[in-house]
Amino acid sequence: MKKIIFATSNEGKLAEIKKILGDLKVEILSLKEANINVNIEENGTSFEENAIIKAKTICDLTGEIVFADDSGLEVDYLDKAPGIYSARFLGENTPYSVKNQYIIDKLKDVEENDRSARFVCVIACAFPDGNIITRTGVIEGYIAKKISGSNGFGYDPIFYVPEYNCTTADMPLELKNNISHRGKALQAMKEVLLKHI
Ligand SMILES: O=c1[nH]c(=O)c2ncn([C@@H]3O[C@H](COP(=O)(O)OP(=O)(O)OP(=O)(O)O)[C@@H](O)[C@H]3O)c2[nH]1
Ligand SMILES: [Mg+2]
Repeated sequence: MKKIIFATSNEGKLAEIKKILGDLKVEILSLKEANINVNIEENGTSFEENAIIKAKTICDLTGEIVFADDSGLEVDYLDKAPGIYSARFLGENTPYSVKNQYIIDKLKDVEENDRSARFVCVIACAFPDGNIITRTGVIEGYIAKKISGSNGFGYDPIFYVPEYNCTTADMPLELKNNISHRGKALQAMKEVLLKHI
């Protein structure tokens, strides 16, 4: 079976990715599963640049087809912060309970209309011949008034989706994957991949 490395160290992403790509006839290996232990500096200035940096670094190292995901939360009231710094926001090792409460506190007196936010995800695929393809997915929502839900990861407990009247952490994973930034970007990438392998 064809093998693809997914250049991520984020277990939350990985669980979603494996579900979304589960019906492809390819083996998806995380960095850990491929025994790759490198520190990739995400010094790009956009989701797209960072996704390409991650995919290309591991593709150059292994000669395999490599996927990478760069994603984050943009809060309009905070000038689109944390954005590409979502993982590093308030410090890489700060628990999300603290990061999420910080954002909720910042928006304490902010009305519904000004609480808009979105998750953005760029998936990059690097091929050993040097070809690189990217696909982007976005889900629009609002910053919730309080933390809610225990599914998902990261900022999910504060990302409220009005169509479902709950946060992405309140949703079963199947539903989140159907409507999420990552789900949309990966579905689009799936179609590209089917033409290449
Ligand atoms: O609640 C969330 N639900 C999501 O669906 C989601 N997608 C992204 N994020 C946030 O954005 C960072 C990505 O940063 P990021 O792309 O650099 O990934 P990462 O550093 O965690 O792992 P890696 O893939 O780089 O190894 C993550 O850590 C999270 O804080 C999410 N939060
Ligand atoms: Mg990262």
